[in-house]
Parts: sequence; structure tokens; C-alpha cells
Amino acid sequence: MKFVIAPDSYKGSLTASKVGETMAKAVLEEIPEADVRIIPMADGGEGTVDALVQAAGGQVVPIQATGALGEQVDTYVGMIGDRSVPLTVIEVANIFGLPMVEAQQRNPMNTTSRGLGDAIRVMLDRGLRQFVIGLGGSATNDGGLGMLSALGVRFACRSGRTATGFGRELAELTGADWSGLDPRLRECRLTVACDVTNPLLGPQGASYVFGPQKGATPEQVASLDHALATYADLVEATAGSGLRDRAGAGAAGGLGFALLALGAEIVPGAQVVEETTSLQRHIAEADWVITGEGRSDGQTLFGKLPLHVAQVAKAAGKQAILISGSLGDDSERLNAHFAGCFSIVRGPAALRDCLEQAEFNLYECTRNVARLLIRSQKSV
Ligand SMILES: Nc1ncnc2c1ncn2[C@@H]1O[C@H](COP(=O)(O)OP(=O)(O)OP(=O)(O)O)[C@@H](O)[C@H]1O
Ligand SMILES: O=C(O)[C@H](O)CO
Repeated sequence: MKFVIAPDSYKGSLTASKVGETMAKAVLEEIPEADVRIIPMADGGEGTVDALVQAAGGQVVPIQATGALGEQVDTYVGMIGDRSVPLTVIEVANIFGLPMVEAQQRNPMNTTSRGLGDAIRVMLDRGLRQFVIGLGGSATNDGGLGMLSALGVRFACRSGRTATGFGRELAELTGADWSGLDPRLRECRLTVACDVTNPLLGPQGASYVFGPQKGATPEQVASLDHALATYADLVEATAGSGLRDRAGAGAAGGLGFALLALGAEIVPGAQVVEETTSLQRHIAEADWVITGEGRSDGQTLFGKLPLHVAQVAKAAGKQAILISGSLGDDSERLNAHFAGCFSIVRGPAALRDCLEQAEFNLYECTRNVARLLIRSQKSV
């Protein structure tokens, strides 16, 4: 029996690689002769650099960049591709990701995306000109003000000073001077791998949909959305109109919008990872596909990674099994897409305990699934 194990991370408990390894160990415990291929996945958010570096046999490059609150963080980017066309992979989730900010300090007024500009500049200094930028899982809602500032755009504030790039400054902006923008960006190809397709503004926009989970109060959400509209006017006056409405403009607190202003192309993150990992080819050779995520619910149907994997499997005439940390509201709607949907939680327990026991629970649940598969095969 051939298995492709292609999970997302279980946010808060296990990386995608760890999920894959644990599932594989459990399958091999029950079916020692199984042929198991682990393909850690990501959607542009957390784990994107690791997934692409592993798939492409690349390397990680340690860098320093500005973190969400303006502090310096030690992080890394990936380098993949051959020597003649090296490609840098950057993930905002490991520079200013939401889990990197203590719960009580989460407030998108006080966070900045400067670190992405820093990371791009570090790699420009090293001669790199091709970038894949993963958006998702950020602690920011600054519309990319921080990134553009770090790359040399000067945004003037009402007080007369130049903005440094924090969410709270959006409401103060009066003008933008692009003459200092790093000229090397003109030589670059920027591909943006987004985890969502939301626009910049409005009820489906960055502030309303993702602001609350980043610590914004309802008043801050409304004020950020309003301020981002003025900021969008300033940016579009130079970069061209209509960018705010493009799919993905609202990803990572509006960074999608700012990257579009730099001429980037936006693509679904899951698709970038799927192509780099040759997921389709591996699935074509498999008997079973196993995927999963921290929590599967109705939202999973809006194109989250496990659904994407299930669709690739279906197109190849294969069945996908979903093993997730937990199953939430409307998860029964997933039954149409998977041969079976399983939650690894073994009984009533506090979330903290579930997260702590993640590896054991995942191992046991996957063993049960594997046992069922092998016994049902033997009984026919
Ligand atoms: N080991 C676990 N056992 C039970 N529930 C878990 C476990 N690990 C994670 N979760 C649940 O999954 C949630 C995270 O969900 P998930 O990993 O799907 O990410 P997400 O926040 O929905 O983002 P994304 O859009 O990237 O999928 C956690 O908040 C928790 O409720
Ligand atoms: O980072 C965020 O804002 C969300 O993951 C959507 O991209």
C-alpha cells in the first residue's frame, strides 16, 4: 500500500513535518510493508519556507529583521532553485507571526511589517532578484506601510515626521514620496503566495476579518479599515488604481496590497507549495492520501490546505483521509470531500492538554485508521 502524507501544521502544537513524521510512524507500525512519502505542506503562512526548502532540496539562510513590535528578531529565509536562477523564499509568519507576540501585547496598532522589507533588502544585498513571499499568520494590519517604509518609500505624517511603519500611523498619513524606493526592486520578480483571497478593505477585508484575532477592538477594526482606505488612495495614486480590490490584497494585514503596488504577482500559497513539492505526481502513484490541520470546520471548505489536497487526490482518482487536531462547526460538510474525517482528541479535555498530548493522540488515531485500511483490505 502506498501512502502520500501531505498535512498542514497543527497550529499551536505540531509543525507540518512533525505531523507527517508522526502519521508515517503510525502507518508503518500497523503496515510495515507500506510505502510512505511525507510531504509537509503550507499555504503561504507558517511553515512555507520549511515546506519549499525541503521539497526543493534548498537551504535556510539565517537573517535578522524587525519583528512585529519593532524589536530585532533572529529568523531565516530559504534559498531554492539552481545556481543560475536562485530563488529566495520569505515567510512573514516567521518574522512577525502572531504566535511570536505575547497574547497580552497583540494589538495591530502597535505592529509593523518592516521586517519583510528588511528581509528583502538583505537578500537584494546578496544579489538575489527572484522572490517567493509567503503571506499568512501575521500579527500586523498596517497594509504593508512598514514594508514599503523599510524599502525606502517616505510616508509623511500630519505632524510633519516620516512614518516608521506601524498600524497606528495609518490614520496620520498625508503623502507618499516614492523617489527613495530601492531601485533594485525594478530588477526583481516577486511572487506572493497568499493563504487567503480577501480584498484590502470592507467587511471581507483585512481589518474586519483578521483584525480581531490579532487583538484589535471593534473600534480599532473600524478605524484601521478607514485609515487603510486613505493609505490605499496614496499608494494607488502612484502604483495604479484597483489594487485594493484584488484577491489577496488583504492577506497578512494588507501586505498583499503593498506587494501588488511593487508589481508582484499573487498566487494561492497552497498552489505554490503543491507545484514545488510535485504533489500531483506523488499522489498519482499512491493508494491513499492522508492530510490534516489543527482544526477542520466549515472554513476548511473555503480552500484551506486539506481541501486543496483532497481536490488534487480526487482529480487523480484517489481518496483522501482527513486527520485533524479537532473537528469544529459544520465539519460534516467535509464528508463529501474525504473518505473519512477524524479528530485526534480522545475524550473531553482542556485545549492545553490536547496541545500537549498532540503527538501521542495523532499517533494513536492514525494507527486506528491504518489498521482499518489494512484489515478491510484483507477481508475482501
Ligand atoms: N493537537 C491538537 N488537538 C486538538 N486541537 C488542536 C491541536 N492542535 C491544534 N488544534 C486546534 O487547531 C487550532 C489551529 O487550527 P489550524 O492549525 O487549522 O490553523 P488556523 O488558525 O485555522 O489557520 P489556517 O488558516 O492556517 O489553517 C488551534 O487553535 C486548536 O484549537
Ligand atoms: O496573516 C493574516 O492576516 C491572515 O493569515 C490572512 O492572511
